[in-house]
Amino acid sequence: MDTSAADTRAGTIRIEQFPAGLEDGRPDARTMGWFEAVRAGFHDGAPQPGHVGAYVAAYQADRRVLWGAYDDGARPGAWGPDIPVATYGSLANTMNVGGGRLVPTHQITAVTVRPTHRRRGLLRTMITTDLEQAAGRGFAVAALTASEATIYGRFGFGAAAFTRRVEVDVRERFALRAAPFGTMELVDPASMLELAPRIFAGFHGRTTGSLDRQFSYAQVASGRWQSEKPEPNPDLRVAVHFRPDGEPGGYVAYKFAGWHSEPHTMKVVDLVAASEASYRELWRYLGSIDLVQRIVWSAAPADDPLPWALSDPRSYRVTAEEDALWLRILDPVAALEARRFEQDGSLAFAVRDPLGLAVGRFRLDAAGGQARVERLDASAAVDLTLDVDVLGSLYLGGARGRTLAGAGRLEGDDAAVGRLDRLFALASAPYCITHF
Ligand SMILES: CC(=O)SCCNC(=O)CCNC(=O)[C@H](O)C(C)(C)COP(=O)(O)OP(=O)(O)OC[C@H]1O[C@@H](n2cnc3c(N)ncnc32)[C@H](O)[C@@H]1OP(=O)(O)O
Repeated sequence: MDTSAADTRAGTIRIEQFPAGLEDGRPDARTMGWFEAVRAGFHDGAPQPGHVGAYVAAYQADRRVLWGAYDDGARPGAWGPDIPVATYGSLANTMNVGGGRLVPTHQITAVTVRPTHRRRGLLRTMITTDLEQAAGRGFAVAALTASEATIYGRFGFGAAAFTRRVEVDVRERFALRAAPFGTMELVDPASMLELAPRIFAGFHGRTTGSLDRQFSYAQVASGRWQSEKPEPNPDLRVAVHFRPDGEPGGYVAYKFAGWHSEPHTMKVVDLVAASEASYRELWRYLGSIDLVQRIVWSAAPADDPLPWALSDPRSYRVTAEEDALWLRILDPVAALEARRFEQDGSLAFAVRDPLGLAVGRFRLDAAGGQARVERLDASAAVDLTLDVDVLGSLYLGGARGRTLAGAGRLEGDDAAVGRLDRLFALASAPYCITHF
């Protein structure tokens, strides 16, 4: 167990890192306290021990590290000594960084600070310690999904992949232009325990920006768990697309919003396709469900082919765009050499980093899909200068250099920005359907 201390105005705060644990088959006090604090941080009710027991098994499978910050100087009567005043968590999974290349990625989650202890540097202490440790362990990239867009830029994270909330009108005018492919089956949700990870592996391998999924996803797709709690979800239906060769190519888990919904609405809980053809067939299926007038989904791709597949593209409506994935480059050399480059070319650039982890000048030479990145000395001439959060946004091609230069976030002449955009472009926009 690692411990470190941070002095705050409220006294000495003790920070501990630990795995989720059980004692005599029940969540241990420290784990229970951690869940209490996280749920309070996100305005949820108190956790039930049975639920936490299920999450402990999941967190152990995910190999999550939990952090708790404890205020030993709290006044008598302050909320339980086992309940941290700040929480934090981390895990690691692979991320597809283009061309099916999977890179181990450090993920950050469950960040909360009690209102009585906010804005005293607790998040800063935990995240700077964690990022330094992750870099020390050889991670080139860190990732998170953010509750607010104003928090993590200062720590070097940039919005890197985006999703859409969409509504599709599936009344009589719903039709797809492409010919049908394979078959759909409504399946027993329990079969998803085996099928969901298998289908997701196909999606993960073909989708830039995809992060491998944690334990809970197959539980939710199988109806064993609800999204919000580890209790059965009897209202869940699951349909699977089978390719002509009999292989499962995609699934959609969905739930009726109820007869009071107006128009009658089906909500997509999870939709995963291992190919574009399976993606179309999942939608053909959703559009064919009788008595339903609208499908809503909160995780459609930013460059969704669906409106182009529909006979009436206007039956597709984007209701929100979301920054689904934030990336933090910890090691520019390793991160850039890991990703695929579809264009050949060269670029010299300087990276500023408020935490000092990725700071420096670099030269990137890409040829045949592979980059070689060399660290330059501090006086070397460069084409571009950027902050490390901007590098995170550019990393998978989710934001364009031209746009960021227009926003005043990137310094360099037009020719260099054009070169950057040609070099960093990937075949499709990054897309992440893993929340953590
Ligand atoms: C990956 C995830 O888990 S995302 C979920 C994040 N958590 C939440 O949204 C839950 C509710 N919010 C909270 O619990 C807290 O407000 C937190 C965790 C966001 C911030 O924790 P704090 O300990 O107050 O942050 P800390 O004091 O370390 O602040 C560091 C810096 O970030 C700034 N900051 C912190 N939170 C915010 C915010 N929500 N918006 C804008 N700036 C912020 C601070 O002003 C400070 O800036 P400075 O260094 O320039 O002075």
